[in-house]
Amino acid sequence: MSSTDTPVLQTRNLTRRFGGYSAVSNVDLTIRRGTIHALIGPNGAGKTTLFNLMTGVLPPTEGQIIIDGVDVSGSRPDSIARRGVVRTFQGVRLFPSMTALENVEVGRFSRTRGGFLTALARVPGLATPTEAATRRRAEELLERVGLSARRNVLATELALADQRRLEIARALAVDPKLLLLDEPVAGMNPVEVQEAARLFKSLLDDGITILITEHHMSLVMAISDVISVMNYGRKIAEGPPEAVKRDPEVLAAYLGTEAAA
Ligand SMILES: Nc1ncnc2c1ncn2[C@@H]1O[C@H](COP(=O)(O)OP(=O)(O)OP(=O)(O)O)[C@@H](O)[C@H]1O
Repeated sequence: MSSTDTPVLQTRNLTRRFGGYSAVSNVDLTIRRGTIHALIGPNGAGKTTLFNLMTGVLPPTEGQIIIDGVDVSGSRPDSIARRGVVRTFQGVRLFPSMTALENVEVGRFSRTRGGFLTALARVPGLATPTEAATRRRAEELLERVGLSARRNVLATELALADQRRLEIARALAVDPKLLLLDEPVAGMNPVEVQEAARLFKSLLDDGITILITEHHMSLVMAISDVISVMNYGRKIAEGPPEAVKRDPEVLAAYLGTEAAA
């Protein structure tokens, strides 16, 4: 089904209600292959709910989610991950008592073997060819995100920015075609944000498409090809950064003249 023209992910009329409240309302999104697409909006706009819908954590109330031309609405998270849509989380969710390398190996095992518990059980005694290949790939991924030197450090002992890199390496271990980054630079200093921006852009060269939610506006403006803006569950604007930051509805709803300057 997939060709270079088929969007990597589309939502059509996507709606999620909690009781009578519409957290996401009739959202149509098209994520084009090979782009960095940002999803922004004020707190409570519905961005996290949209991520949860796209990754199968929540079923839609109405509407469709289409990955590579296939309607996956209502599919479970593992099935969506197998189709190449993988996310990181707003708060870091690593295994604290495992090293950086082991965290990536677990991500890889959960793709190549019989699931998560097997993965956890197998990590200490690496022996078979599959396990050796898993280790090699995990090492490559740590190199990819600039964490090779810290491979044997426990996840909890890494600085926040390195934990975020590690989360990305673990997500890459699942071989995503669409990587969803949920506030990936929150709490980083300006130098770390710049390094993260370089890493995100470099992932495009690996054939990965990125959907990012972030409150860090200068990062969003610098790296995004397309920005979709949400407010009260609805998509209120969409376009390249230059157009979005001049959109009067966006300015009124969210950015404010100061932030957009
Ligand atoms: N499980 C739930 N039950 C009830 N209401 C919910 C639930 N999840 C989200 N909401 C509501 O839906 C709205 C959208 O929330 P959501 O977390 O998607 O916003 P957001 O744009 O991600 O915000 P933030 O930028 O603060 O992360 C909010 O009003 C929230 O209170």
